Amino acid sequence: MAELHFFTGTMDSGKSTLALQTNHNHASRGRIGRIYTSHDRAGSATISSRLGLSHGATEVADDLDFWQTVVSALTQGARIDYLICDEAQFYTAEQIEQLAKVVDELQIDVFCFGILTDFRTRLFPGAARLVELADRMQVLQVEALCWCGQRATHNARTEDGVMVTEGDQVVVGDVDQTGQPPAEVAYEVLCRQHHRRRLTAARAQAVSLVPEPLPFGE
Ligand SMILES: Nc1ncnc2c1ncn2[C@@H]1O[C@H](COP(=O)(O)OP(=O)(O)O)[C@@H](O)[C@H]1O
Ligand SMILES: Cc1cn([C@H]2C[C@H](O)[C@@H](COP(=O)(O)O)O2)c(=O)[nH]c1=O
Repeated sequence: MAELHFFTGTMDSGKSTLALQTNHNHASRGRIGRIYTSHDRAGSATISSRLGLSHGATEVADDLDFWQTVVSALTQGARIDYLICDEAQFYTAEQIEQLAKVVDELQIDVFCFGILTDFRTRLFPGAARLVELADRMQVLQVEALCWCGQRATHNARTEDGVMVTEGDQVVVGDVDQTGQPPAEVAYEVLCRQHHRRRLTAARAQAVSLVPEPLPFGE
């Protein structure tokens, strides 16, 4: 039986790497796949992993109809055994429904990869529909960590180094690279407590550098 898989984790938890590994493992056994992504950091129509791998992909615009695309390819004689769908949080709810139909009606495996929640801790539309429809949902085993050492569960957005909680849901960006000056818009993974307190690594360090008041008058 074909299945709709959803692999999720925070930013920087290895999802795109796993997407490329999944494609490699299936392709190396002679299976034929199609690869999709949306708004990858490296640019349009590419899946890129921070480990250095990348692969061409079809860019998913809001008007792409997965059901029509796959049926039309099969009708023209193409073989499709599986789909790899990266950055699936950005897909529309309708597109996730089309993917579920591809699994059920055409017996094609669909592997989706994406983050669950945005910088305001709200579900993305594509991720929400995947939670509702996927046959299997797996949280990546390699845990991204908050600066405090706890498992990171949330994605924070920073603007000029300061955490923000208002703005557009979709702004392509990367996690801050160590030693680099803060990007205009960047992301940082945090545990829930530090996301709730808006305590990023930079702010925690700044707070810890504030000198203790001297014990005058004791
Ligand atoms: N220099 C490095 N050495 C080893 N692993 C790295 C290095 N840089 C990144 N990684 C690994 O790559 C992961 C990010 O992979 P990626 O597929 O780009 O994540 P995602 O798609 O979830 O944002 C990091 O969590 C880390 O495990
Ligand atoms: C939290 C959050 C993220 N994004 C963007 C930033 C990146 O371009 C992608 C996630 O990529 P990754 O492969 O998982 O690192 O999503 C966004 O647009 N809005 C957000 O709230």
